[in-house]
Amino acid sequence: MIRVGQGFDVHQLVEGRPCIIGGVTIPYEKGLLGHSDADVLLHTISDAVLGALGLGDIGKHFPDTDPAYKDADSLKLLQHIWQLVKERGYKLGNIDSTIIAQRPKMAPYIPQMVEVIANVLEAEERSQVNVKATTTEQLGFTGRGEGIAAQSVVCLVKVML
Ligand SMILES: Nc1ccn([C@@H]2O[C@H](COP(=O)(O)O)[C@@H](O)[C@H]2O)c(=O)n1
Ligand SMILES: C[C@@]1(CO)OP(=O)(O)OP(=O)(O)OC[C@H]1O
Repeated sequence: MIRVGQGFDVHQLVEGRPCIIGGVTIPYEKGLLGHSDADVLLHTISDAVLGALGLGDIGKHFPDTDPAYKDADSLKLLQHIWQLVKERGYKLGNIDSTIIAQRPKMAPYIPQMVEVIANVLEAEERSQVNVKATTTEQLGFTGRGEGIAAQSVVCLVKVML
């Protein structure tokens, strides 16, 4: 049995914040604003996984009104969500994500992101985790560099015992 889920998220780019995407800190003049570390890519993966399980979304599990999650490490939030997957007897089929950003250039950091995500989601092969990036050709809020968006689709597979 398989379950699929998708996630979409946006965070504003501001000065004075680190730019953490896919668990990787990217050197850039601005960073993402949020209650947590605002890791837009990991948030979409979290939402996709929760969606696949029919468990709502990241804000339901880690409310942005709870001081416990102020500047929270999104990798830890995803680790917690992955436990829910394992408890329900699922493993990763594959995940495909897209980061939508005019800048910074993501390509040099994507292999590191894949490594981080593959470790948390306990991927058996690197090809189960795919991360892409695209600009919006300078159009819209991403094109103007006001924010970064991301989206992810995940497939979970029931473990056969
Ligand atoms: N922030 C980004 C955006 C894009 N890339 C890479 O550049 C390629 C071309 O982007 P287009 O928007 O013109 O399609 C894209 O395929 C990515 O490989 C990137 O590294 N960082
Ligand atoms: C991750 C959480 C944690 O409080 O905060 P934010 O960084 O604001 O991120 P968002 O994508 O709005 O999801 C909501 C929250 O769960």
